[in-house]
Amino acid sequence: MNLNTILPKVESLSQSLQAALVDKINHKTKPLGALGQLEAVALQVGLIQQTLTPQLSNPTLMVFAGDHGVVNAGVSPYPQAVTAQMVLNFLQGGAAINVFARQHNMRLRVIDAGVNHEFDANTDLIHAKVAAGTANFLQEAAMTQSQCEQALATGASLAKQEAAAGANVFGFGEMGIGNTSSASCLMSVLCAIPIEECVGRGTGLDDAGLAQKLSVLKQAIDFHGMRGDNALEVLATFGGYEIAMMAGAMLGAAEQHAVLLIDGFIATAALLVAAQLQPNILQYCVFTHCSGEAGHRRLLAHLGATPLLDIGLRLGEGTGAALAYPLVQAAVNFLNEMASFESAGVSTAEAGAGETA
Ligand SMILES: Cc1cc2ncn([C@H]3O[C@H](COP(=O)(O)O)[C@@H](O)[C@H]3O)c2cc1C
Ligand SMILES: O=C(O)c1cccnc1
Repeated sequence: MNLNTILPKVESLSQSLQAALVDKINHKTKPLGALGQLEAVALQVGLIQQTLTPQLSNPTLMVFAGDHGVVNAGVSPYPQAVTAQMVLNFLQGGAAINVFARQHNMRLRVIDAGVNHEFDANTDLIHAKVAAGTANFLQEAAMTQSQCEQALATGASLAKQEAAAGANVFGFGEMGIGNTSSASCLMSVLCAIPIEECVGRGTGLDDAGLAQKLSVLKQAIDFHGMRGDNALEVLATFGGYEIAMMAGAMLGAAEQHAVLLIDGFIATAALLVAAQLQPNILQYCVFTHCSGEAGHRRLLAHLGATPLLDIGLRLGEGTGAALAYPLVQAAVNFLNEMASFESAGVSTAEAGAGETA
């Protein structure tokens, strides 16, 4: 498989409407800049859609699930079986992401990217299993290069199908016991940041558990002795199938000029891989929140990202993306619906007033 033919191409956004969008935002009946980050989001969505009147349609949350061989080394307080159990919970509508998706009228798509369980064929699940969980990256690469490419290509194609069905805004979520370990290694190697600064408690490790996780991940990074200049190799070594498929879906959605709602630590690690492959993808991303997982703040800073929310979420599943979606709607709505100083007959600031001498 030639990667260049399977990987989406993400184009740089034309800035031709930048001045007109800024002008439109600045003429709304509010002090300059008073809607804060919503103004940046309004500008960004206008540029992504190349219009002064953007519209959000069929908001879709894609939740990818996969298992991780490294859980055998004791890096999570929860057993691997929870991944499959939570997938069934998603399908029954009982998980946090189901609640928030319903609250905000977002479509939910649940994808088996590589869970170590055979699900019934006749469920709402999208069956895209690459393998029944990754290998333990403490001893060998998590997946082969061709499995990694399959996951990326499948993710891209699934996102493009959703875009063809009318979605122009996507949130990405994941479920995979052990995947904070995977994400920490991806961050450490791809950003050249010591693993100590990339590791956190995940689902709630105590101090001893955190020390064990750090020791396992240090050992794995030393074992593979890898540089961060080949994102695909790093992804195949430390990745999960859900992370790889999510990275592919992010690329596919950006190729279609969709708005990408980036969730927590794991989703941002998937984006890190995608951004190394296609740096323009960052122009399409709204960073929805800063996770409570240690490492996420640093990872966001590495990407130059300013998250919308900082409320101590540390769940994944795409919950931060779902929770922040109304803020993106608010950004689009104020751009489309707010009166301007001229249309409402409101006086603008007096020339020179407020200027500091
Ligand atoms: C019941 C339950 C529901 C979850 N939903 C998301 N995660 C989150 O926790 C996992 C990562 O943490 P670690 O690396 O510590 O295993 C991922 O599955 C992630 O999505 C969950 C975890 C649990 C236990
Ligand atoms: O930030 C996240 O995505 C996260 C943090 C802890 C556990 N699961 C997910």
